Amino acid sequence: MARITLSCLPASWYCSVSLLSLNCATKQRLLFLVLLFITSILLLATYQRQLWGTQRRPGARVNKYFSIVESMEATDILNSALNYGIVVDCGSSGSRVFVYYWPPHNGNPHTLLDIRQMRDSDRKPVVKKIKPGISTLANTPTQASDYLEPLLRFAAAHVPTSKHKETPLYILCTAGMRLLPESQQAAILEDLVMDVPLEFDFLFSRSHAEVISGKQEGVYAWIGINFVLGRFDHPDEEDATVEVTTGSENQPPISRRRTVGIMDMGGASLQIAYEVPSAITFSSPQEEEAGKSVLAEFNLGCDVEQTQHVYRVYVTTFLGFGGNMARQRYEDQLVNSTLAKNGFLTTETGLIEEKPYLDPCLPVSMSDTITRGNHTLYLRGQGDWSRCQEAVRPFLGLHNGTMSPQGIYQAPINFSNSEFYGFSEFYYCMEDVLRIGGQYSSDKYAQAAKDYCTTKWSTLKQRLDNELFSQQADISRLKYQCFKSAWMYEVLHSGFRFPYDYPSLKTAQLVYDKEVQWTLGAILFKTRFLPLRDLQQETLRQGHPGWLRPSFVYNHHLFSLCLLVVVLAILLYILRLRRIHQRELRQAEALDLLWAEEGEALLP
Ligand SMILES: Nc1nc2c(ncn2[C@@H]2O[C@H](COP(=O)(O)OP(=O)(O)OP(=O)(O)O)[C@@H](O)[C@H]2O)c(=O)[nH]1
Repeated sequence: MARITLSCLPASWYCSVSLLSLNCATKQRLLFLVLLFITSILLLATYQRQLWGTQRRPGARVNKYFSIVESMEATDILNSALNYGIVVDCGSSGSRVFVYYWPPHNGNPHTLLDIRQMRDSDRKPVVKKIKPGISTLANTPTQASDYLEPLLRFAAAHVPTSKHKETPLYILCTAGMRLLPESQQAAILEDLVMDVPLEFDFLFSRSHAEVISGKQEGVYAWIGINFVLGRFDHPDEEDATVEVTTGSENQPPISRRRTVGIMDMGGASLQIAYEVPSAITFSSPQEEEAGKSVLAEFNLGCDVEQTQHVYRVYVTTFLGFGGNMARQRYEDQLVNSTLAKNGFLTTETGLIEEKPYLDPCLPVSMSDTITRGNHTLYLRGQGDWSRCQEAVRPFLGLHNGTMSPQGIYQAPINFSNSEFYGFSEFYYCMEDVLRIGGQYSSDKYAQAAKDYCTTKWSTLKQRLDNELFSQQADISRLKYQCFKSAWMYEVLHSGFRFPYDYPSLKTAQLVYDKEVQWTLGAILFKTRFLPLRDLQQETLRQGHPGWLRPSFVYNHHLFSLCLLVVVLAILLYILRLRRIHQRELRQAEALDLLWAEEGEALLP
């Protein structure tokens, strides 16, 4: 006899139904309910995976690549569901505008907004740069909004006009402005706050124009690259992971994707940022105090209650350590020491053209002059890589072997389980003329830099004219390449103490064909609460009877309730069938008894 046995969780709910004893319609209904139950379970499992982000499913990587390919397409400006955001990076050497966009949030509080760089109809990233830096307006602050106008016009022409009012605009200034006195910074920002809204309709208020700290810049750069690399997603089997303790020390560690550290060398400042997976034990209260100022703990999740996206990042900035400023400091020192030496020895080295100072950091045979006040120093390139390294090392301000001008605490780096990306000058130094941008190898880099330094200036200029260098390389790059490559090398190995055989440093400008800038991290950070706002609005809409929308499945409480109702209905139905079955059995027994009695009565 065929039997379907349904084990319904607790033993007390155990029931067995004989199929053969049920009529056909009942059997069909029972089968339908069983199928419904199985489908519900499967559906729940599928949604749970999709909604709550367990990305161990085999398609996760494929989806990521689809998303990358999609983000390289022209932005669909006809899609009214897209949101836009604009960030202007006012750096020391120039200002750049970046336009970002993102589709509506998927409703899962554990995922971040999918912010992407806008691409025009030719699929080119919507970016525009102008030179010089905004800090050159220190004495004419009322021209600040005119200065930025070409960038804002450019952004306004790309963002659909109907979206301008809801598009946030952030004007964020870095090291160039940080070096100005506060009153000059304030005057420039004031001009922007007053005049930009007169010309443009973007969402822009006083808090949207600021001089960000080096710490913020480092954190934003760190967020930007890790977001693009998908390091905030859940790990696949093949991903490198780290054990992380977040929140209070009593919380058990969680295993998360290993994030990458960043080093970003601009014109004026240098930033380094990397995750510190476990709480640091400080050796003294002084060290603890110093440590706190360079550790940033922040929650990238939209809900402060969720600790899944809490990150503890060591971030520090070195003002004056950018490539251009380092060269300036070096030249200042050359002038001062030459003047002092000449005064003392009454020699004329460097002070007359015929007797130039031999600079190991300029390419061989290159002539240059430095003017400070009414003094001019004459230089001639020596192109000596090793001597140049020695010459730049004192500018690292090493303090007990650490690059720390004010004794800045450096959190330890786990060189055997880490990965770093170098941006801006780290990339330009390797790529613009050396053409070895990407994977860093200290031997290969040192050799290429040495060869460059020892190449005659006339040959280098010839190569530039023959377009043998990258498109971005100009005469200034050629002039300072030898210095900057030695500076970068020293920063890396003597300053941050990266082992010479460190295998996991890449330098990059584009990652997955996206220009990874700290600006992306800035907009991600500044819009991190938008998903929560959207979710709250969604919940409010759901409270309204007419607003039952497809996204209701994102409400997992509602979904669980539905499932519970289905399961209860099935169980009640089975109990009822059982009761009917028992009643039928009893009736059959009664009938048998009756027949037996009748049979007996009929027997002669
Ligand atoms: N090859 C190349 N060089 C660039 C590019 N943008 C800027 N530079 C040069 O690189 C150096 C550093 O510039 P950035 O990285 O833009 O630094 P910044 O934002 O001006 O400087 P901070 O204010 O210190 O952050 C300068 O000498 C620039 O002229 C670029 O897209 N390609």
